[in-house]
Amino acid sequence: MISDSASDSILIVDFGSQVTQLIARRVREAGVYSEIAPFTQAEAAFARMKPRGVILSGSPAGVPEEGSPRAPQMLFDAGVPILGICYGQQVMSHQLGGRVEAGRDGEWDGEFGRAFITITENCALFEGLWQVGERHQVWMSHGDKVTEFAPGFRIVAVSDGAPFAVIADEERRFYGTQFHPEVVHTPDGGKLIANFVRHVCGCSGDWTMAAYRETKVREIREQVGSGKVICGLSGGVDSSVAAILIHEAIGDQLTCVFVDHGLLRLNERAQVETLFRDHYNIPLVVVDAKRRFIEGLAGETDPEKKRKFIGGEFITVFEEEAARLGGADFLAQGTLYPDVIESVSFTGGPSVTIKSHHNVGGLPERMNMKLVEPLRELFKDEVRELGRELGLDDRFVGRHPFPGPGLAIRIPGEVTQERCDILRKADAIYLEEIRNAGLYDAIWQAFAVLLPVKTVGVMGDYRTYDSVCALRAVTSIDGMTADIYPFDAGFLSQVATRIINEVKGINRVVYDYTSKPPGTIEWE
Ligand SMILES: Nc1ncnc2c1ncn2[C@@H]1O[C@H](COP(=O)(O)OP(=O)(O)OP(=O)(O)O)[C@@H](O)[C@H]1O
Ligand SMILES: O=c1[nH]c(=O)c2[nH+]cn([C@@H]3O[C@H](COP(=O)(O)O)[C@@H](O)[C@H]3O)c2[nH]1
Ligand SMILES: NC(=O)CC[C@H](N)C(=O)O
Ligand SMILES: [Mg+2]
Repeated sequence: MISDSASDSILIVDFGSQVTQLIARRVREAGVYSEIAPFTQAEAAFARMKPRGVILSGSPAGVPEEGSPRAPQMLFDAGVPILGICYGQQVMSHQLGGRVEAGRDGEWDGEFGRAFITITENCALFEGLWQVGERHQVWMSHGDKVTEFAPGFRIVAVSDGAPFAVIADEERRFYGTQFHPEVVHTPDGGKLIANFVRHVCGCSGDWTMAAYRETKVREIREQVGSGKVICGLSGGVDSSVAAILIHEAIGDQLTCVFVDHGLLRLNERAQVETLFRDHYNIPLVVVDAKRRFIEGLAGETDPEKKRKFIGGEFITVFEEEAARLGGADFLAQGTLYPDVIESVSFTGGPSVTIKSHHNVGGLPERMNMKLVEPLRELFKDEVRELGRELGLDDRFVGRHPFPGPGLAIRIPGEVTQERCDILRKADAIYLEEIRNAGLYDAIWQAFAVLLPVKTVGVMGDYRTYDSVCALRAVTSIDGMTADIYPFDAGFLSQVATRIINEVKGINRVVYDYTSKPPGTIEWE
């Protein structure tokens, strides 16, 4: 039973999944406070927090691999409910006496992406949500699977690739899902997690975005004191929300700096300048750094090296501007959680680096200024909600994200002035067509990519030998998982025709049909 001294909170044990923070946010959405602890520190965190329940995350590791992470055994004896997700389910099964096997070539290679489960029995996790016999869409990402469950458990849902899609031990209130309920491509996943934290664990909870705003304003004041702050402003949603939040906290101790690195989209600099200057009373400095970025990228083809160079160069520019303004103690950025998790391991935890986002993993170690990153735990749509809470104009809040390294990571291979100019034109045509078709708001992010591949074509009876352009459009809620946008063929062929006719240097257009995972949204 729940002890009286338990706090209204949930402990999330991180085994290094890319989506552990999504678990935290689903718990937040259920109005409940949670903390994430790497598995190595979970025992201490449990003792400190006295949570009402525990969630075990996924992991890039495999239970059958030697030296792979384990949950502190005491968690299974603590008397609180446990939900194991993917690796969490596998490790719990293994530690409690079940069996987990790695994928075997040919026999079964795992399930990645959309899958369907069938509910075979009732359990507390499904209450008011799923009934026996129903089929539900879920998101899977596993190569290993449980092949024998531990004593006390029974199977309550199955899928084609994972006969143990959901297992339950109602007596101990232990549950395991092979799929990821925390990602949006499991449509009922949020409700399932809410069921676990509210119904199974008994948490009530009262977390809101207005409370978050107040807490952050107070924290920014405490951190900055009377210091000076410069904020990297891109005109994107994240840095605009960060700037306004910081301005609310410290007023004219803040100056914003917009860097034109020559990797921006068509007319972007002018748009950002006008939109921001017309709307806000915050000083804005625009830096023309086109030459140094293009020159510095010359000859580089490795995606991580390109990203690291851009991250470093951004900081150099910020430091120079800070000096010009008479010094600054803090650099503010609109860094979000997805930037953090793909770049580094959470709190020194066990996740792997997928790519170095320029504002996190790309940062040089020698930086003079301290970082102010009030959005570091949030996801994109939470930032949009906070933006609305702060009264931000819809034209900022609804913009598609644009990555800091800009066109450089949409030109696989070497970035040159000429290739940037070609891509800018193709991208502008694609987005113009999307807007004209009224599809902009239905798509999470859309852009063109210029491939380092030339193909043969025929135009006006002449042979052409030019570059391939790939079009990408995805739907997503938070950028952590994404699905392709299903344009109709007529739309795509219209865009292809326009690009090939209007952009010199491109003679072939293809559409990218890859979801995330297994792909990422950007190509580098
Ligand atoms: N051109 C730029 N000039 C100054 N700072 C930038 C620039 N591009 C990116 N940054 C900084 O890097 C951070 C991360 O970039 P990111 O693209 O993730 O966020 P954003 O541009 O604010 O929002 P969005 O994701 O909607 O594009 C920004 O919040 C901003 O602080
Ligand atoms: O500011 C940024 N700096 C970066 O280095 C960076 N890399 C990717 N992105 C954006 O993050 C989201 C997820 O992208 P990926 O699936 O490619 O990792 C998508 O919205 C990407 O556009 C970046 N944003
Ligand atoms: N997403 C996960 O937790 C994956 C767990 C494990 N690495 C597997 O492939 O099955
Ligand atoms: Mg951006």
